[in-house]
Amino acid sequence: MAKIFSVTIKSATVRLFDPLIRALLRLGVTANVVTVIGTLGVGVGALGFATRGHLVAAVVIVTLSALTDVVDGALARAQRKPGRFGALLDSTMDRVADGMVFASLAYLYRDETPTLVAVLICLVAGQVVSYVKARAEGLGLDANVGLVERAERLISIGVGGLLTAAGVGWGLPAALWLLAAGSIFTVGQRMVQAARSDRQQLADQRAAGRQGPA
Ligand SMILES: CCCCCCCC/C=C\CCCCCCCC(=O)OC[C@H](COP(=O)(O)OP(=O)(O)OC[C@H]1O[C@@H](n2ccc(N)nc2=O)[C@H](O)[C@@H]1O)OC(=O)CCCCCCC/C=C\CCCCCCCC
Ligand SMILES: O=P([O-])([O-])O[C@@H]1[C@@H](O)[C@H](O)[C@@H](O)[C@H](O)[C@@H]1O
Ligand SMILES: [Mg+2]
Ligand SMILES: [Mg+2]
Repeated sequence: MAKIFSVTIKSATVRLFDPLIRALLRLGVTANVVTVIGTLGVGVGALGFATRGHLVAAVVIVTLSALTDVVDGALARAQRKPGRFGALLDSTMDRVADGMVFASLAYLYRDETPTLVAVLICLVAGQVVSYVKARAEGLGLDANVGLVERAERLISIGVGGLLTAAGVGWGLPAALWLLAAGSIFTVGQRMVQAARSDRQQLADQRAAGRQGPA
């Protein structure tokens, strides 16, 4: 479900930002610049506004900044420059951005221990969700699955933040606890998928070995 959501929304988001991408192409702005600026924007929204309880401003600024994560790849492909360093920068900056979001929430809820615990679980589990996929792919395994990936992670915090800003005090804490549970579940999903991928590759190798050289 998460994959279908992401692909559908992602293609719609790229179409929405098409005029911006064309303008960036004309200006010669590189995808890496967009990646870095988008991350800085998330920092401004989270550390500058969320920490002070200005949740609506934080959600809007982080949303607009985080959406550059869709734009940077589209721009790279339009410039025919999708590359390995760009992929590394994209993923690394995403970890930094997510870290700043949850660091800001940890500060915001520093005096509310139960919610602070939920924030810290989200922070660690969210990073592990992405790490498992990256490490598995580095080992030649597949782990590209999961109920709660980065888009769902941010959107759930955004919806919770807007609820709390609208006076529903439990909105953001509830979103954090649901996200904590979903992130832990997603780590499990990715580990299981990586194990299946490993077993399948071993089985294929054995089958190829039995057939002998072609
Ligand atoms: C509460 C107070 C705290 C503040 C928190 C507020 C949270 C914000 C609230 C909501 C955020 C909603 C925005 C979500 C954005 C999600 C971004 C995201 O997750 O993107 C993931 C993917 C993009 O993945 P990826 O980066 O892998 O794709 P690319 O196309 O970039 O390809 C990568 C390859 O490209 C090459 N490359 C890349 C970069 C580079 N520099 N060089 C390169 O060469 C390289 O080959 C790479 O390998 O996107 C998705 O999965 C789906 C997009 C989801 C978009 C969701 C949009 C939601 C719309 C509105 C938000 C509603 C939220 C409600 C609350 C907010 C209301 C204001
Ligand atoms: O969804 P997730 O696995 O937590 O994190 C994702 C990374 O795995 C991917 O490399 C990156 O390009 C995406 O934008 C997102 O950051
Ligand atoms: Mg991106
Ligand atoms: Mg990314």
